[in-house]
Amino acid sequence: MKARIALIAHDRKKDDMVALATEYRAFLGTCSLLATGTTGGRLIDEVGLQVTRMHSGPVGGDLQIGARLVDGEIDCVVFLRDPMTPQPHEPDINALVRACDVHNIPCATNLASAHLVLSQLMLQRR
Ligand SMILES: O=C(CO)COP(=O)(O)O
Repeated sequence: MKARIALIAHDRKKDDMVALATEYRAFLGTCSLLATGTTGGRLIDEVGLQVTRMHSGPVGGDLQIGARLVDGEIDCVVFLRDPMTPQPHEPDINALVRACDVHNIPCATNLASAHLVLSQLMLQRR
């Protein structure tokens, strides 16, 4: 079965997400990808990946991804959060990260952990 990965980045982390996805493009192209709205749009336009887009994070996209995760439909979350900028939807962000912990789903919240998680998933799928 394809790895099911959710990709989310806050505005000041979106360039990092595009660079990360470009680096792992060959692997991510074999996965089933889900993203919040704006992040997903950039991954489609700039990296050429096929991505199912949810609503944008501030209007409920994180919650939509959280609901899918709770239903067992997501294997891994890469969530490049911006720790320096207050977010209006902080409760939604916390709910998604909490759902990862409740359901024991890997959640990489910075680039270093994203590299570890994606490279390990890649190895497991070889
Ligand atoms: O706000 C986000 C995650 O909390 C990301 O949403 P967008 O990808 O729509 O910008």
